[in-house]
Amino acid sequence: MRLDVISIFPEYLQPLSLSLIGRAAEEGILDLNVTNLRDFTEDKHRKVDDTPYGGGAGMVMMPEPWGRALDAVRPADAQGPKPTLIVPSPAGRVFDQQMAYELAEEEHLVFACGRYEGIDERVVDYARENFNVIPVSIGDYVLNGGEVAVMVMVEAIARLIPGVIGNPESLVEESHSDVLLEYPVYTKPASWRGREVPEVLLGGNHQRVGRFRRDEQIKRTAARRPDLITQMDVQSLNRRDRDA
Ligand SMILES: Nc1ccc2ncsc2c1
Repeated sequence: MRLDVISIFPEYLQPLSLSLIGRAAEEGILDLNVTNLRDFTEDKHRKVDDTPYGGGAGMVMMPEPWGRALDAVRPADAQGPKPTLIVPSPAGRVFDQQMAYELAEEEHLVFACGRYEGIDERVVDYARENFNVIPVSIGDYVLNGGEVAVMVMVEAIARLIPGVIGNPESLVEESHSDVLLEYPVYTKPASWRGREVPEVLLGGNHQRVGRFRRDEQIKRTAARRPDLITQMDVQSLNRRDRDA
């Protein structure tokens, strides 16, 4: 997969060169390119923003640098399938694991990191000529720009690409339990500051361990994320486990 990120703070994306994603890039599994939007300005101040039409506080990102940056990623006369352009935005479709799976299937993802009050809307309209454009939010809170959201999305997407993480088995387990929250985990020592590892995990009975973990998942999800399951689901989940 080719990944392009366009930002006025390319150094913000440096952590992507670390760990699993960095290794995947070194091994050629990922082709990660981070571009500085200011490289597509032509004035000596490398200006990327201006005051908003209609007034209001803050500044808006100018269209022309974005137009040039997007053209550099995919020229207007390029052939072949359109890349997917993700525009991180609080007004976007909320990113979730299903979207991560979908985007992990793409050959070429481009991320346009907005700052200030956002990017001139005509850029999104222009981009639709050469990209499949998806505004995407990572949640309902205030951020200063799209870079942090891109870090979240790139990690969630890249780890699903074959060869990026060492143990693909863990992906299989996640895919079966993506409705329920993860169960609690423990490691040595068995007794720590007066706190014991649940006895069932020490006994080696895999069936009992599996039931314990499932029960913990259901309890946690019901307590912390009731929006993910309904009472009916809990009954069906219990019934399915009993029959397993
Ligand atoms: N403020 C805010 C909230 C969510 C979000 N997702 C991508 S950029 C962004 C910005």
